[in-house]
Amino acid sequence: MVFAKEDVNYSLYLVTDSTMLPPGTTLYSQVEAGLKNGVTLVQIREKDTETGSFIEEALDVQKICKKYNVPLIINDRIDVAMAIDADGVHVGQQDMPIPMVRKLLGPSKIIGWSVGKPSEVETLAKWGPDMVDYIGVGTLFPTLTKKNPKKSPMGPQGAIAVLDALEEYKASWCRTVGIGGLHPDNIQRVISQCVATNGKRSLDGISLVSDIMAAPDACAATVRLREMIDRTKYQFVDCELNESFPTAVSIKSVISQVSSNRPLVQHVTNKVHQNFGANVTLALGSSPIMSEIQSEVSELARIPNASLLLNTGSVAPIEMLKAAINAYNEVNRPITFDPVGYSATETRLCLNNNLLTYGQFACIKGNSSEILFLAKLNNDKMKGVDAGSGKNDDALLARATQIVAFKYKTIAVCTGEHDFIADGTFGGECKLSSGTAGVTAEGLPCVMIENGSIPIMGDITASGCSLGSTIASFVGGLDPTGNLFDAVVGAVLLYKTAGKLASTRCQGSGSFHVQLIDALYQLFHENKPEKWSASLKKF
Ligand SMILES: Cc1nc(C(=O)O)sc1CCOP(=O)(O)O
Ligand SMILES: C=C1C=NC(C(F)(F)F)=NC1=N
Ligand SMILES: [Mg+2]
Repeated sequence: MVFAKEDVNYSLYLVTDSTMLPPGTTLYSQVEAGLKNGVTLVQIREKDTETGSFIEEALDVQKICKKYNVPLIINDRIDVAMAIDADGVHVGQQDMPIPMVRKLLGPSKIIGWSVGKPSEVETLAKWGPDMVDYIGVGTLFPTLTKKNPKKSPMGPQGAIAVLDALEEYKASWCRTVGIGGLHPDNIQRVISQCVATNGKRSLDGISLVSDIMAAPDACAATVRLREMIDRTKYQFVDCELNESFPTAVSIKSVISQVSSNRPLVQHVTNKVHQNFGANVTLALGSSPIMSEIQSEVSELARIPNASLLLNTGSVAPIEMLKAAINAYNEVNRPITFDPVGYSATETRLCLNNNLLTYGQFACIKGNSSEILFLAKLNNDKMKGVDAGSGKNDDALLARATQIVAFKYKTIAVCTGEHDFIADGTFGGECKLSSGTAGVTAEGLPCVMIENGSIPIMGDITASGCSLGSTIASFVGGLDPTGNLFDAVVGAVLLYKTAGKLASTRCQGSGSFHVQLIDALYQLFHENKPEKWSASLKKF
């Protein structure tokens, strides 16, 4: 049977491995369990099997695939593929060159290629539409399945670069599957974040090995994967993500929710910020906990209205930070990420990039230098951890904020003379193949907050970090019917208004600290956003 190439369903692509089978299972039982529960494409991948037994195995798997009308791809071994008339092959960069593979297999067979970087896309585009039919984009996340890994994990941002190259070189025929360390805890984030910058395409499928092949119950594993892939809503926080434009009324409602829900705000942050952050959190009717103990983070995340503030000025070990991200993502509780000094040193750049690929954030907040760098609009190294000295115009900052929001499908906040807040969550909508249907960063809801400058804000410690505490309190205090964008915008408006008020009341930076807490306390408990000095404007 020959499969029309445009009909191939790449959505759940099982790559086999007979070295990880749990007791009581066989290669065939695992493959059948997968096919019965929604696997749409199968690849036999045997690295150290003699040709004779490989052929036998391939013929048996082929029989099962035919039963479910699913194409069978052979990894690396063109000879075996031809011998059994498989539906196609998958080859890596070090295997037989694609044009030779095509010459041997003919035009109707499916040819897949492992791609790890944009330059390889340029090559396949040059070969044209009759060569590579799909690419395996990876290695997305760390995996033990691929021995002697040559590629370091690229994360969703690396996959975006490959998708962008497909659009740049107009390889519209070429389909894509993500691969490498894919499991239920990251599949939806991958589908949501791996979108070309022009919004016109996302991955066509999820490809994996161990989640099914090593599963004691491969049926259940496949059902769970199938259900997640078919969900078109990525609900990573238990509150509303629909598009809204914040108003004094909606912000008033956010504050009432925070006040009655009294969120637990776990701070993983730097030492300088801890004390002040705790006091800011208390002023906002929330309860702070400054814990960096890995073994308790799962329990904390399960406390009602728990909210995590991850400020990477913290010296906590990366394993603890990752455990915290995992714990809060697992229970859909919001994480506010503050990549302090994002690119000031190689250490921070590496740490922040690692964490950014590792979890889904409700909000990413930074100063203009951090946001410009995250948006890749400003490549010079940051000076210290203060905002860059250059005067950046509002349009550039608004665009950078939208780009960060789009890349990470989060609410991005850029603080400075004016603050910018963009909503890149798309209401949680995410789909294979069609990306964001052409909606790009500049199409995202974005607001600018004006409030006049507050120079003294820069003369105290932890003023930026404590905006993080405010955001984490607000997003943590929402009811399930509360709106994430309203909460973040409300937090920034409140913080800016309090800063302005405190700057008129203080005698210097010492009393400014105290006045800021008083102002936050008063404005929060008064809850009259319509009277706040900070103004909001659609950008
Ligand atoms: C077969 C393969 N190719 C990869 C690549 O990056 O090209 S990663 C990989 C193994 C993926 O296994 P698991 O789903 O168990 O992580
Ligand atoms: C190394 C590989 C990379 N990607 C893929 C696939 F997912 F099929 F594209 N298969 C492989 N064997
Ligand atoms: Mg190979």
